[in-house]
Amino acid sequence: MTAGGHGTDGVERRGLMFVLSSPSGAGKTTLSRLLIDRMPGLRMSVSATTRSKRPGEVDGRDYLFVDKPRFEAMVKGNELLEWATVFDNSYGTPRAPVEAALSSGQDVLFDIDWQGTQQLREKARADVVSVFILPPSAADLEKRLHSRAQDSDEVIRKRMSRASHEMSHWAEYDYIVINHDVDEAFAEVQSILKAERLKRERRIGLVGFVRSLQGQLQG
Ligand SMILES: Nc1nc2c(ncn2[C@@H]2O[C@H](COP(=O)(O)OP(=O)(O)O)[C@@H](O)[C@H]2O)c(=O)[nH]1
Ligand SMILES: Nc1ncnc2c1ncn2[C@@H]1O[C@H](COP(=O)(O)OP(=O)(O)O)[C@@H](O)[C@H]1O
Repeated sequence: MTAGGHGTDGVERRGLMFVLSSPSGAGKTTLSRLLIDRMPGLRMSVSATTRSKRPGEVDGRDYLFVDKPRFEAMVKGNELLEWATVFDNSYGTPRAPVEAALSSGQDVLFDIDWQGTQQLREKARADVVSVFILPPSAADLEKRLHSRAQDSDEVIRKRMSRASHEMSHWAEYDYIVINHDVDEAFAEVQSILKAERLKRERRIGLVGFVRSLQGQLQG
């Protein structure tokens, strides 16, 4: 699925699919925004969803807000790379923007749940890097859901009661980050991305690069 792009050091490499998952409120939206702002070469995958827009959310930036018939048409038309039902709403990743970004040499960041992560892994195991974000405690998680001040008490209760089930999938992820402090958690997630970009298997231009270095040494 992925085509070559150029790494920051000019050596061609395959793009990667960088996935952040967590129970609701643990901080993946916050960390995703920081990554997009501070890491060149990384594009956010904007999901389609049938859930209603929260105050401050922008259609096309945070989500593509669609109605149920449109979502079903996207599923039928094979327009989604993966999709799942979370909290009674449907969420899915539009395929075309992801393929376009990867083939233009960009990495793609996904804020998706464990069901979507499993589907991506089945499709492109070698290109998926997954990170699970944990809150430091249940009390912190609840405080964060309230501090976001965007969901009703009823919705927050639902999200808290789902948190344990979502967390049970932590061991399927490549990396686990505990989000005590945003700056520290960001630094950890950034280090993971930087290291994964240097993985030998992704760097398809290395054979040519090393051959050229050897040529220079012999010449
Ligand atoms: N599988 C899948 N999950 C998604 C997608 N977009 C968002 N999600 C997940 O759906 C869940 C609910 O997201 P949201 O309603 O924005 O709530 P939040 O996590 O509290 O910000 C989160 O676990 C997201 O990671 C998607 O395209 N596919
Ligand atoms: N390390 C942290 N310490 C305190 N508050 C945080 C931290 N990380 C995120 N938050 C806050 O917690 C709330 C939920 O974070 P958010 O990124 O929306 O979570 P998610 O996308 O996982 O649901 C937001 O109000 C955010 O500003």
